[in-house]
Amino acid sequence: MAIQKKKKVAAAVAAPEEPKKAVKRPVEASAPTPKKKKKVVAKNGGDVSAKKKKVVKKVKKVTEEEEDPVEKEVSKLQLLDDDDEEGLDRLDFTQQEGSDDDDLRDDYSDDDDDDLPIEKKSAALDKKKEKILKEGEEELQLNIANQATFELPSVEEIENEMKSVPNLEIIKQRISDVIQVLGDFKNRRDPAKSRTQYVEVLKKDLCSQYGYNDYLMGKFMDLFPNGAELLEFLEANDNPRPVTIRANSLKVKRRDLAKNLINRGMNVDPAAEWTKVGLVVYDSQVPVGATPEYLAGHYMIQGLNSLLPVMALAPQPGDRVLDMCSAPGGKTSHIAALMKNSGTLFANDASFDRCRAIIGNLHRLGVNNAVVCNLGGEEFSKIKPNGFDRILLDAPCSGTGVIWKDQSVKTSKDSQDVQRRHTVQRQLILSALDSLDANSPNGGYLVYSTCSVLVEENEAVVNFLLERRHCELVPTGLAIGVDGYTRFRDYRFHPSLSMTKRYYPHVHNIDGFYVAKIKKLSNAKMSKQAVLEMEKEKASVKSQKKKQAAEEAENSEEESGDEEVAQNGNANGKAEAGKKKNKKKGGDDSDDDEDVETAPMKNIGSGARANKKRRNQKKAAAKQAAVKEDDGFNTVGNVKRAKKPTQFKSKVPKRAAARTGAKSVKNRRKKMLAKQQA
Ligand SMILES: C[S@@+](CC[C@H](N)C(=O)[O-])C[C@H]1O[C@@H](n2cnc3c(N)ncnc32)[C@H](O)[C@@H]1O
Repeated sequence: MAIQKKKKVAAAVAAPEEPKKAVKRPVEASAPTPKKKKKVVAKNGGDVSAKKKKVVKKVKKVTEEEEDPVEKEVSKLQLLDDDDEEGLDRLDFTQQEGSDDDDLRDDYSDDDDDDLPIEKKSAALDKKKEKILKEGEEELQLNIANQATFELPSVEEIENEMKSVPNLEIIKQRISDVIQVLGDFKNRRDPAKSRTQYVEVLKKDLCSQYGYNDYLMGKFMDLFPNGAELLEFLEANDNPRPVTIRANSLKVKRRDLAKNLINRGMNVDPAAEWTKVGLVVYDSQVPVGATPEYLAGHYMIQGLNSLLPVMALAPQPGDRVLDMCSAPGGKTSHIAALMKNSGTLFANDASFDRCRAIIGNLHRLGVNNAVVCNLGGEEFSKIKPNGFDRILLDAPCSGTGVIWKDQSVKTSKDSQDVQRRHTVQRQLILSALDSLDANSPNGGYLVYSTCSVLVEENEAVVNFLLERRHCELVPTGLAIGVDGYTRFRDYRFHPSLSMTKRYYPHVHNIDGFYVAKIKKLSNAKMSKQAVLEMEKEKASVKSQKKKQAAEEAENSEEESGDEEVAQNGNANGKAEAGKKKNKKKGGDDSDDDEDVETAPMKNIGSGARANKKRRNQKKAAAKQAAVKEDDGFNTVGNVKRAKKPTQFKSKVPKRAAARTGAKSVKNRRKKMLAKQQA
């Protein structure tokens, strides 16, 4: 019956537009048919429905015979037109079928159907719309009433509730209620309860619903203050991520690997737009870790997240690279592939047992540029300072990004554990940076990553490094990810921390992860701040020297001001003399020489001083001439003598100074004579 009714409606829709078409006429004609039928039935007293069916069949047949397939399509499309009133009728009908809406069923009942004029249909529609609106309004009122009647239990009540077998349905409902209240706290709260009380109740309920301890749930609630997002994250932690593999480009191309695996009964596809080596395995008839391709090292089973830090590191062929925490070697083998098995790759791990896994994987994957070592990462800054072009520090962490793999994380992490990790991570990151060569021609990069979503293990660690060493954050170059925090609750980080990237299971459908890329700026083991201060200090020492030099020049002018030197010197001689004098005062630094040479010039402001300067230059030229004529024995002595009165003026009596000078000249002459004789 339903089909029949639809056809009639369809005919009614199409009729006004193309009244002459064969397709519509039979259906239109069918409208009065039942009337006739009714009469016949009345007369014959036969089976009404059977006859009705016969007639309908006939009509159908005629329609099918006459109907052109193209017209059929046009008619269908007309029916699908949303704005079409009759089309709406059809939609309503479909909805009615399963409903227990008596009014509407009456409107569309078989008996009246054949004679229903368009006005009646329209009225029925209006009635239905009204009803829907009314129902919506009632539902809204019900919701408001529900919200008004939601009563927040105390934490003690909840704890008591948990001592018995908790009713998960009640807890689920309460979680939803509390999240709603917190989302519109001003309007929906119970004035007698504080936000903290709501949050505490929510935390208790979430802990029992999802099986976390208070500490970790508190951390996640801080990370996701939006209740809906928090629930998404918690749900994602209970569901596995897709199985993904990395094609080993040392042995095979991704396309060829995919073909081979499909032939083995694995359903694989390229994993994501941002990777050229990742494949996602939808399902497999064979164990993914035991195919001949796996054993031959054509691929590594890896989460997509683990491709990210290696892509950020961007190792180059020929580089010296350290993977500081390498086991079981997934990222290491990826690094080797990008290095095209050239250069040197140190694969280190503190765990000896896990080093075996590195060796096994590197052999299987055909890596032959690697040295496996078993050291604490902290050692590298001592044994190989400034020794690498690039370093990956995939640090040991709480694993809060991979809870789906290890549900024990939900209850095993507490503040002490996170603090311990934080301490180790800070030691490792300092060591890693100190092992990098800032002067590496195309490197000096450190990538820090964790599979944790906690700020303490991510931004806080990188920020610590920025404060302690001369380095800076650079873009990771990764196409996906959420920016790292620059401020988080009480933490305030360097603004460049926004260049780091965060990944979440519920957002990116990969493991929770963090990636930061750092460029080392100098090999000095000090912070950027300390380097700046050092430079400042250097600059101030320089200016002090200049000042001192200027003062000394003035003093020497004053001393020699009355003794006019009659000799004339050439320009070179003057410059030479000036230079020698300045060299004594300014030290060996050639920059300093220049500065010292120009400094007095800058200070000359009056004619008297310019005269003094000229006189001084003349004097220096005369001394120079004397030096040139000297026999060579007293050159140093002469220069020294000229300076001594200035240098020791206030401390050494003149006579004593003269005696000392004479004595030293005598001694030197003696020595030289002895040498010559020998
Ligand atoms: C996150 S896992 C590394 C995973 C590896 N990068 C990969 O992709 O296959 C952290 C590793 O750090 C190692 N580790 C822990 N403390 C360490 C330390 N102080 N120095 C070096 N390695 C350490 C652990 O044994 C563990 O294998």
